[in-house]
Amino acid sequence: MSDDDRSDESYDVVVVGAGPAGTTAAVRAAELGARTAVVEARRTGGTCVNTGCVPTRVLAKTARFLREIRDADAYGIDVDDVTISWPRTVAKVRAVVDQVHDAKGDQERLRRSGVDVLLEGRASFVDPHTLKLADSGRRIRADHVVLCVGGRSRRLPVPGAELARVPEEVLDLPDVPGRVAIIGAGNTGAQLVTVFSAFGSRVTLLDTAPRILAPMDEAIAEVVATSFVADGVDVRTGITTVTGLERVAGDGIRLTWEDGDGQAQRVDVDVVVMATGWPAATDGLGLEAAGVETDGPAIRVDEYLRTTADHVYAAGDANQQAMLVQAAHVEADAAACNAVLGPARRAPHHLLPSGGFTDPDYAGVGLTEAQARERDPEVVVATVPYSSLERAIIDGREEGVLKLVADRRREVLLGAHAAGEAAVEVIQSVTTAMAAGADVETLTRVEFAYPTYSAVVGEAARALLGRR
Ligand SMILES: Cc1cc2nc3c(=O)[nH]c(=O)nc-3n(C[C@H](O)[C@H](O)[C@H](O)COP(=O)(O)OP(=O)(O)OC[C@H]3O[C@@H](n4cnc5c(N)ncnc54)[C@H](O)[C@@H]3O)c2cc1C
Ligand SMILES: NC(=O)c1ccc[n+]([C@@H]2O[C@H](COP(=O)([O-])OP(=O)(O)OC[C@H]3O[C@@H](n4cnc5c(N)ncnc54)[C@H](O)[C@@H]3O)[C@@H](O)[C@H]2O)c1
Repeated sequence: MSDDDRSDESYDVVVVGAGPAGTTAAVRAAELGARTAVVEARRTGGTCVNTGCVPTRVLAKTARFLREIRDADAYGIDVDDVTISWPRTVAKVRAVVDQVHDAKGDQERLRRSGVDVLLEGRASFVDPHTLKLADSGRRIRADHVVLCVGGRSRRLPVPGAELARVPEEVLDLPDVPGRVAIIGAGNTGAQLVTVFSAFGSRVTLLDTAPRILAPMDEAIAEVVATSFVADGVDVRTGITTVTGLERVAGDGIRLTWEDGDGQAQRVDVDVVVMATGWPAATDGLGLEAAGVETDGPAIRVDEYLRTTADHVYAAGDANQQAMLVQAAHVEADAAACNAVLGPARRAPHHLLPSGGFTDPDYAGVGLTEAQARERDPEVVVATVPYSSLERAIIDGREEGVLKLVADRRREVLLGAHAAGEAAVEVIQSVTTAMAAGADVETLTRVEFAYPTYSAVVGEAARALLGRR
């Protein structure tokens, strides 16, 4: 055996990636008695803490701050000259990211659980059971591997694409752009629209999908889209294709596309952000050496999160099934159990709430109305406007709705969807009820503190039973 072929360490389970999925998988594998290592190319916390949820949430809070300050006059508060100092905003975002990273203490938690944390660069398969770590050059052997490598931003393959930024590069902008185009109206793009719009940029939003936030319930996406338009955002959905980007006079970028009728369109902006998808981060992972196959952007897995190689599992964004932190946790836990004990556990996704911090917020859990009607056209739906909710009136936040979807007997909650102030928290309370198996009748009897946004849940439950 040559030096190059030697494995330094041997583990029962090696987890690749220490984001939400990898950390959960490694801790669970170690708890089950497996000799476990986790390999991380950058720092623990993954996309969520370092470039995704946490910085996005701080930007969303900054946007809300601006909104509240701009509304202050109505409450008798004089505020002159509201301006944003971008470098200080960026510094605050970075400081909070570090604070959350430190508060989570993932490295210590992993080590306390008996996991070897190997911060030695990117891992890649050399053969089905051996991984090489790029920075140290070390090779480690694994009986089982759990791939928790997450995803990466997708740049559209169009001329001039290199002129665009991807979402994780937004904090590197020198200033708030006067004009910005955002391509992609998914969770990431929609949240960036709210941020730039609040910060004073003129925003154009493009998507090939017929509406923004396509996976969300239609009524909810409609509320957010209406609010974007009211804020002056130029929303262009249902476009055929983006045709290219090119430099124009000064530092401008000309973005061209074909609209739904095939007509050429263009806009000149200072910054273009491509938020056009999030394929699994498989580049350079050497999947071929392990016999792990992909399906387009996803690492292919079966119901036990097992890849096409029996000893390799994939959880979190890497398998592209749900791409949420809460999904990453559930899947990683199951994948680690399956790696150590044999494939027996599945990772159900049916009660995964999700949402985003646009203005207003949006969120949902369970089936959308369209999905529920596909299964049974007789499902019952109640939609309650925030304008009937006293807390929303008190706060001047009447924009929004909560929609509950129940089975035709008006007993079982199938889904809940909200757009409006605190929508994510409102949907969380419905999720808790659904997880506890509460039926619609029970929800009508729950007392809600006055005045709360959550009270809209009781209203909607009563509306489902025709008792408003
Ligand atoms: C802008 C944005 C905002 C978001 N906001 C939310 C939100 O509010 N709520 C929510 O639920 N979800 C949100 N998400 C999604 C969420 O971040 C992901 O679903 C979650 O981080 C997935 O966790 P993961 O562990 O699968 O992957 P990741 O968090 O991406 O972690 C993967 C880790 O693997 C490492 N890695 C990759 N390849 C290798 C390799 N070869 N060797 C070693 N290490 C490797 C990476 O460095 C990374 O640390 C957001 C995403 C984005 C982009
Ligand atoms: N708050 C949250 O929970 C949150 C926030 C951000 C991201 N995420 C997750 O991260 C993942 C990635 O999110 P994302 O928004 O970056 O990607 P996405 O895949 O959810 O959305 C990409 C959008 O780009 C559009 N698009 C694709 N190609 C296009 C083209 N050629 N021209 C115009 N539009 C095009 C798509 O129609 C889609 O609407 C998602 O799974 C998302 O759920 C979650």
